[in-house]
Amino acid sequence: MKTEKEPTTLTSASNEELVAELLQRIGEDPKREGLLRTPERYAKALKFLTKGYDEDPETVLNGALFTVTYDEMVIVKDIEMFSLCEHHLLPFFGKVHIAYIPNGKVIGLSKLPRLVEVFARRLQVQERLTTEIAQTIERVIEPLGVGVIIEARHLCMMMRGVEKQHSSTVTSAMLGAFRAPQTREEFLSLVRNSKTNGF
Ligand SMILES: Nc1nc2c(ncn2[C@@H]2O[C@H](COP(=O)(O)OP(=O)(O)OP(=O)(O)O)[C@@H](O)[C@H]2O)c(=O)[nH]1
Ligand SMILES: [Zn+2]
Repeated sequence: MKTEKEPTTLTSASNEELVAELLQRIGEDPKREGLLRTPERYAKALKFLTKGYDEDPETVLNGALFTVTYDEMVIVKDIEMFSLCEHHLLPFFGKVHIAYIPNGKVIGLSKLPRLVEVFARRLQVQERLTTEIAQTIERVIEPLGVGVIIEARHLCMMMRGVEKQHSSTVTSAMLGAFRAPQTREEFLSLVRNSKTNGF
C-alpha cells in the first residue's frame, strides 16, 4: 500500500542515508561513535512507528468475529495509544476507550487494541484517528452503535510551540445508538469512572 503512494521523484538514497544527511544538516557529526548506528536505528524505529500503512484494519477485525446474542454495551477502555502527529512528526499519546452495542456479532476483545494500533501507527491527527477506529467497527460488524473516545497529549504542544505541559485533548466519535444522549452518557460515565485515566 505504501509503495503505491510514493512519488516517482524519490532520490535513490536509503532512509539510513537520509538520516545521516539530516544529522549533518543539524550540525552533528554522523561519524562520531554515538551516532554511527543512529541512521540505521532511526530508520528501523520509523518503520515500526508507521507499520500501520502495511496493515489492513478490516482483516484484523474479520479474524475474530463471533455470533453472540448480547445487546448491551461492550466497553474496552484505557487502551494505550502512541501515534505521530502528521504536522510535526512528533508523538502524541494517551488512552483510547471503545464501546459498541452488538447487533448479532461481537469482536474478539484483543482485536480492538489491534485496530487502534493499525491506525495509530500512521501519521495522524487525533480527530481522524478517532473517526477511523469508529467507522471501521461500524462497517465490519454493523453494530447498533459505536463510540470511541481518545484522551491524548501532544509533544508538539509540550516540548515546542506553545509549550503547554498540562493540556490534554479529548476527541470522540459517536455513531448510531451512541448519538442518543442516554447511551452516550452511559459510555462517558463508565469511562469517567476509570481509575486509570490519569495518563
Ligand atoms: N486538530 C489537530 N491539530 C493538531 C493535531 N496535532 C497537532 N495539531 C496542530 O496542528 C497545528 C499546525 O499549525 P501550524 O501553524 O501550521 O504549525 P506551527 O507553526 O508548528 O504551530 P504551533 O504548534 O502553534 O507552533 C498546530 O496548531 C498543532 O497544535 C491533532 O491531532 N489535531
Ligand atoms: Zn504536531
